[in-house]
Amino acid sequence: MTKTAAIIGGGVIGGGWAARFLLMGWNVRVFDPDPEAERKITEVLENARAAMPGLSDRMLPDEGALSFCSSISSAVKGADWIQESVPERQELKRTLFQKIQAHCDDNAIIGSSTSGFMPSTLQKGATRGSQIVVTHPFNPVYLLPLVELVASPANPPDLVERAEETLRSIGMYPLKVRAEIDGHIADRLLEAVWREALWLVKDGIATTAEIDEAIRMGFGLRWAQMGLFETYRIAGGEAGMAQFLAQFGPCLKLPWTKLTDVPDLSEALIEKITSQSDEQSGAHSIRELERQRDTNLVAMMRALKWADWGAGAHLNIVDAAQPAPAWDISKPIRIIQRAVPLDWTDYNGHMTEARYLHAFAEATDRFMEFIGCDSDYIAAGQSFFTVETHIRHLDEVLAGAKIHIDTQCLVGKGKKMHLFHRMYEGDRLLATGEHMLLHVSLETRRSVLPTGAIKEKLEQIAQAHAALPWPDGAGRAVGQGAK
Ligand SMILES: NC(=O)C1=CN([C@@H]2O[C@H](COP(=O)(O)OP(=O)(O)OC[C@H]3O[C@@H](n4cnc5c(N)ncnc54)[C@H](O)[C@@H]3O)[C@@H](O)[C@H]2O)C=CC1
Ligand SMILES: C[N+](C)(C)CC(=O)CC(=O)[O-]
Repeated sequence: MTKTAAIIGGGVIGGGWAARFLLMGWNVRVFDPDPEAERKITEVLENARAAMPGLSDRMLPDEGALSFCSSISSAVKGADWIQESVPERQELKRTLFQKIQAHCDDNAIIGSSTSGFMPSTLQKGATRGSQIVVTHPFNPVYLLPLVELVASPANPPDLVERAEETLRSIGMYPLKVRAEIDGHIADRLLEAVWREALWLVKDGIATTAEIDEAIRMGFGLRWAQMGLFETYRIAGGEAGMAQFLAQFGPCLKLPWTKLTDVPDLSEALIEKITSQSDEQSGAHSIRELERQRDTNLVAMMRALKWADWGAGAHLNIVDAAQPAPAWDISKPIRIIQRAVPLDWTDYNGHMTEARYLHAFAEATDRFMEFIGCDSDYIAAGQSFFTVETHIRHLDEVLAGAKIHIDTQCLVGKGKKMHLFHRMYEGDRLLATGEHMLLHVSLETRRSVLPTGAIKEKLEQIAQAHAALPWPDGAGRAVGQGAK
């Protein structure tokens, strides 16, 4: 039977919870006295529908039903999970739990999104404190897996286990916090950075933008894939965490922070940290960790390039600043020169099939720009669409290899642009890609004749290339020549 979640408080976080439960197939009832709550949640849900299902490579369950309730009782009655996400005010939350417990099932789980209150604090005054746990999520709740699951001694272990299972079943990563503490784990870390940042702005050392650049161009990327301790283990070089502590331990006594209450780096603490770090990361050598870190960073930074944001936008600016090559059209044009990125390789240890098309598509894009079909031309309403592609995989190539693509224009007449790309590593022919494109109107989505400078440039190149030998493999069908 479809399960039901009641979301009490449908703001930033409640809206995110509603989206996650719904997209994971739960029915969701929302109670929020804000007359704007329905509009806000509907908008958040639209974003979540575009973003969350594509994170999975499997089909998510059918979306559940969303309803808005005019009372707490109608929202929580019979619900399997109740998620409280009202503002961070202790008394408000405590009063609400009493109202919720007057109507909800005894075996329902009540999770609180509180960023900092301990479960035992929230349980005070409740009818059944044992039913309430902290399930602290991270914004956006429908994308980020982390949820800190914090229990108090009043919570029976089987309820905590059920909570953990439920959170996993909606795709979250419940991190069980060993002991109650104000601010849990993650907000303690975030608060430290936040408090330092406030000082830096107040003291005029950095602007808000400069602080954000300091994070997103550098250590923020590292934290996303290895966290703090594994990153610093690598920073200790071959001697790992012990060396890191030896080198940077004394800095704890320097005025590097406004948060001056630091633990004494005693022998016992050093031993505790190094042995936990060994247990966490000791299965890999420092070199292996470095390679893994590099793979992760390349994949993440290339994803940011695609989004043209943060460190990725910076990389795009660096690329664009490269001088444009002077292309010679009397021979196939060397349209691409690049290295094979780490995230283009597969389980066979070489460039994966889809990336050949990726590289050839890049070559086509560059060729389009060369003849004048650039972003301004496309924004004005015309472009080319690829209608047929034939790729031959002739030899393998590994990550890091320098490749180039030479492009020959076989036909550039009327609406047709017929291109033949050859991909090489040095003199070694790796693959060919043959592509037929049609010039189109982006308004009608139909083919139309190109005019003006584009038509002239394309015809000029096609004429020059007509003098070249017809490429070996052009016009081939699949299987031709196979033994
Ligand atoms: N915003 C954030 O980054 C994060 C917030 N949290 C926690 O989530 C909780 C909610 O925070 P936000 O969503 O940011 O706040 P918010 O202000 O965006 O949303 C709170 C919602 O609760 C509603 N509300 C107020 N009184 C209510 C009541 N008596 N019954 C039902 N609904 C009521 C408000 O109308 C509002 O829509 C807080 O405990 C906060 O610490 C947790 C993780 C991240
Ligand atoms: C700022 N905050 C304390 C509300 C942050 C959180 O609780 C978690 C988050 O999403 O950063």
